[in-house]
Amino acid sequence: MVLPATMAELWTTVGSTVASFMFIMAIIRQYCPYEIQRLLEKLTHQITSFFYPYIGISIHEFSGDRLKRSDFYANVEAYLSSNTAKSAKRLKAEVGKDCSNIVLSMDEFERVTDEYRGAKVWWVLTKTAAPPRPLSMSYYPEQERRFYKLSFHKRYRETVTESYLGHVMKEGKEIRVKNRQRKLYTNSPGYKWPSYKQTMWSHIVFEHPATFETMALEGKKKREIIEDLMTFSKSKEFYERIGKAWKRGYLLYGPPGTGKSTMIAAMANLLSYDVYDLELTAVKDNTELRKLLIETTSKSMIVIEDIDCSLDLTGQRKKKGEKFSKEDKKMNDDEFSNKERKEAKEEGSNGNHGSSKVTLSGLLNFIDGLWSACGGERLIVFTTNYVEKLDPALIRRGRMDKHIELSYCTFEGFKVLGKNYLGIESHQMFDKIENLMGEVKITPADVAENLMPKSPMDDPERCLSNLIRALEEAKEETAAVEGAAEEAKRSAEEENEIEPTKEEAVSL
Ligand SMILES: Nc1ncnc2c1ncn2[C@@H]1O[C@H](COP(=O)(O)OP(=O)(O)OP(=O)(O)O)[C@@H](O)[C@H]1O
Repeated sequence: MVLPATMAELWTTVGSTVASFMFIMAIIRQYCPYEIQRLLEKLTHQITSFFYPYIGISIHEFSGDRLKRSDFYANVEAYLSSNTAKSAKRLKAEVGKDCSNIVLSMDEFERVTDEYRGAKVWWVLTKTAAPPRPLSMSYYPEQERRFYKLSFHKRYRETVTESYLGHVMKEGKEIRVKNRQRKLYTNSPGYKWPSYKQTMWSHIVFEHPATFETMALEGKKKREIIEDLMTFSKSKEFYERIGKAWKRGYLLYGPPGTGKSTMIAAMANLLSYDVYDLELTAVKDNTELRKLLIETTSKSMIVIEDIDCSLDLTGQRKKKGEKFSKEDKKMNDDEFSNKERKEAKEEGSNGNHGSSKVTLSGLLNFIDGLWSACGGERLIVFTTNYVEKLDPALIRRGRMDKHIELSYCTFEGFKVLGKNYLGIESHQMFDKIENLMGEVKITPADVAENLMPKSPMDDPERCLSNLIRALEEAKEETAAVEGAAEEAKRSAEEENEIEPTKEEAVSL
């Protein structure tokens, strides 16, 4: 009878000691200034490390400038979610990639164990309060600093530092690539930081179904683009060796409805990239552009659609004959940055947003330099309906490495659409369609629209007839336009014949 009473007392004492300790820690966290918290942490650390044979390694979510989430942290997170979350008792549940599955990971302050080549290690997800910010930065929300702490006995130091961490990094990365839910980011002008008007990325899940297989494009062209993209994505070492940033620029041009946006989706799907749809007119200045581009993830595609309409991109060019040197560009950009920073503050105070001041020099700087230095593989894609309007400096090889023309639908392209939309690869009406397509121009978007069944009654035959009718109408229209042009030309010539030229009049 005595023993249980003693045990009960013992447990009560242990329980109340732990509770008191936790209470004191909570009070310290809640009320003590940040500096005192850090001092106490340091003191505790020094005392314990004297007797303690264990080593700790911290992996922080954000480093230094806090601009970019650490890749290592994300890899550890993925590794632990997949490998050790099974043994955790407190878990965090989140919706997974396709919104149908649930991903479990360890919750904050939860501890899990892992074993690697005989070494036993512990992982804990911890957080601390962020240091107080200077008054001038008080408009940014305060954030906690999250980090994983890895602990192990000092006899496993070599195994952990030389092998285990590399193993976690590699496995975590593979899991992330596999589980990646790709996103479509836009710098929507609607979302702003409070009090400091800066556009930030907002995102939705990227689920566009387009692939190169479903694109109406000649096979040779398709294969060439796919090969180019795949070579680029496998060329990390090559770019490192030649000392160039791992990036490639694509210019897609052609009339509306020829598949420029569709190709962007197919490219992103092929490479498993995130897509950043950059709306240049919503970017206030070059400083903001720089910030947006730095925030992009490492496997990403930055898309600027209809570049010719976005801004007066030729506005900052020097006169013909004058070279646009790097120093010029930098100076130009820096001058702008300082001036614009001042203006942004003024606008912030009077509530006036003003218009975009992104310059060609700013954009070129990021493509060529600063943004490229962020590491990771990046594609930048420009689209335009009017390639001739673009400043040659913007699209020269090296900046826009590959120029792809998307044009009117060919018979080969039609056959791809026929297979996609109607599930057929041949039909007696194909010959007529081939002949008509040789005579008139029709965009893949128009072909697709005609092939799309609009009611359950629309069988392949009816859809093909719709397309033939559209082609015949287009042919008639073309003939009418050509006829009118011919007529206008003839009457102009006749007028010229009747009216003598100035010289003729003089000689007469
Ligand atoms: N080459 C193509 N292959 C398959 N489908 C296509 C192709 N081109 C156009 N389409 C179809 O037409 C629709 C419009 O095409 P898309 O938006 O890609 O054209 P675009 O060239 O980007 O046009 P715009 O210049 O007006 O933005 C797409 O949703 C797609 O269904």
